[in-house]
Amino acid sequence: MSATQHVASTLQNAVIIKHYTLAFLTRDQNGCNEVLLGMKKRGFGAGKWNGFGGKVEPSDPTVADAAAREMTEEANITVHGSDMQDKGTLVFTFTGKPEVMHVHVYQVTKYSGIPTETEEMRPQWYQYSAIPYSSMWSDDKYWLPSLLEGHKIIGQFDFDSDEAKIHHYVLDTIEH
Ligand SMILES: Nc1ncnc2c1[nH]c(=O)n2[C@H]1C[C@H](O)[C@@H](COP(=O)(O)OP(=O)(O)OP(=O)(O)O)O1
Repeated sequence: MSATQHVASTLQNAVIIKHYTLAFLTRDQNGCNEVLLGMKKRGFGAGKWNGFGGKVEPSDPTVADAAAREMTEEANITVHGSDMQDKGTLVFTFTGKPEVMHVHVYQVTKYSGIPTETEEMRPQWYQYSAIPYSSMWSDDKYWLPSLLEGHKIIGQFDFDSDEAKIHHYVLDTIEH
């Protein structure tokens, strides 16, 4: 079974699906590719670098709009939902928990504003060669390099109950 089929089957059979967004701002800085990461200051994932995102709310017109809203809330950046480039799907499951996290992943290259610290996140630009994977979610090192190379990704990571250890994963990268 391919990763794509595996993910489809998990989502079809899930009892509870929670939708999240995760967006990566990228730029060319004097010929060097950089990605904006945020240090999560509170709540789930505090102390880790990650892209920007959060729960999709019922009031969000679309998932891409939810991703744009989170960029504003977490980094003071303005992005139009239509400028969110769909980079794929990540599914996270947790041993003994009925809910499945469905994370909608985006890349952003068109935005306005200067990233600034908020109550939730401290943003910082990183060269692609210096991404701090050891201080990120343990799954990120498997799929973020492919995303930054221009691929779409689809994957599922099965974690233990507290999201500390991956006990199984599947991942496909899709040519752009
Ligand atoms: N394992 C893993 N890898 C990569 N990214 C993530 C995970 N687990 C995660 O939760 N995430 C991402 C998905 C989301 O972008 C955030 C979590 O969102 P969260 O902060 O819980 O949602 P908010 O709506 O912002 O919550 P409040 O703090 O405002 O209540 O991390």
